[in-house]
Amino acid sequence: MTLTETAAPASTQPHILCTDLVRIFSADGVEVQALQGLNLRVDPGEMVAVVGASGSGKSTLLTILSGLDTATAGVARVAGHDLLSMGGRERVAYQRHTVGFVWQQTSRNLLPYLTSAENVALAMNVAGTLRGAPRARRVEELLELLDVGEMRDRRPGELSGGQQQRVAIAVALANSPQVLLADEPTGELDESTSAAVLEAMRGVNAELGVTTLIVTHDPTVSGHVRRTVQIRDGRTSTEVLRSTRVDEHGEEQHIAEEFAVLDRVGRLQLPHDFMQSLELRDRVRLALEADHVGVWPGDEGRADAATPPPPDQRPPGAPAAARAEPAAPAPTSRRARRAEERAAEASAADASEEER
Ligand SMILES: Nc1ncnc2c1ncn2[C@@H]1O[C@H](COP(=O)(O)OP(=O)(O)OP(=O)(O)O)[C@@H](O)[C@H]1O
Repeated sequence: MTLTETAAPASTQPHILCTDLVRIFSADGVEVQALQGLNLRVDPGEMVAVVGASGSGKSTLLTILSGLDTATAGVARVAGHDLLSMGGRERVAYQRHTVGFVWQQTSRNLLPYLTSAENVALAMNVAGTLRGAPRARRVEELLELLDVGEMRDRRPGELSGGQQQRVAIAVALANSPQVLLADEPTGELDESTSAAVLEAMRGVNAELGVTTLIVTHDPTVSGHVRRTVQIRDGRTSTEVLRSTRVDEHGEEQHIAEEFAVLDRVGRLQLPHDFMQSLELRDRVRLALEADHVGVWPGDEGRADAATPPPPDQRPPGAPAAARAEPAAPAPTSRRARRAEERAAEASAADASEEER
């Protein structure tokens, strides 16, 4: 492979940063909060999937990050561009040079009357990047990288769905963007073709170092990225990080760890199944321990309501998303336990006073 342009510059700044991002739509006097204080950070060169149910705010997020829509409040920065304050001229330059997009619908990605090669060249023509032989060379290199070199002279109607999306990725990369954004890139493909397209995106991410964000409702995308962020009701809720470690027998172990996203002011969303399993609702009891925070059902009216166990009965060092099993009833917090201890000391002192 002879592609030499690396997309991600050396930088410690995140390539995508959303802080408390809000998008409110108003339709017929009714307000819809599509994003409700979303937080997301993606570092240069990372490949991240944002996964969520229909209506969770995925497309709204991607439309803002692509510069096609503006957030109502919060912070959205991509590769040094402030998307909330960006003017018209900066916005056009941003869309041509900083980000590349792949949409679900082929009709949004490719012009039907142009060949694959012409579609890629058109993106460079519009942005005014490269000319003549260097442009033709880059078109060939990108189509080869996406494994559709042999389809260079075919129009979209003469390609399979998977081939069309590969050409669409080549178009998105034509102007060497720092960030690649994809909205349901496999939404119209069958399972095996989806897997092949996601692997092609992973190859591009590894080869060119382009920061890649995919939003999708398809949970199988997790198998193709190291980091999957769950979006729920317009907020990022949990993250799964995948890594590979070699165990003591020299065998590769694939590890997936789940984390809850904690925002600046300490808000987090508990996973749905955790809430259902312990019937957590309305309010919960919290206890601060040396190395973790415990969460217990807060329903005082229920006969079976559990309260935090004393520290010596709790599982040691529970991981971030592990479920702590409630044990024997005990005071709700360290502060409450100290108050009880003080009361016990006071009553012992009273008793010895009486004895005297
Ligand atoms: N232009 C709009 N006007 C009014 N409400 C909107 C608009 N766009 C999105 N919404 C609402 O915002 C919420 C989030 O929509 P969004 O399209 O971002 O969700 P999504 O996760 O991408 O869903 P899907 O997977 O079905 O595409 C939904 O309740 C939707 O109805």
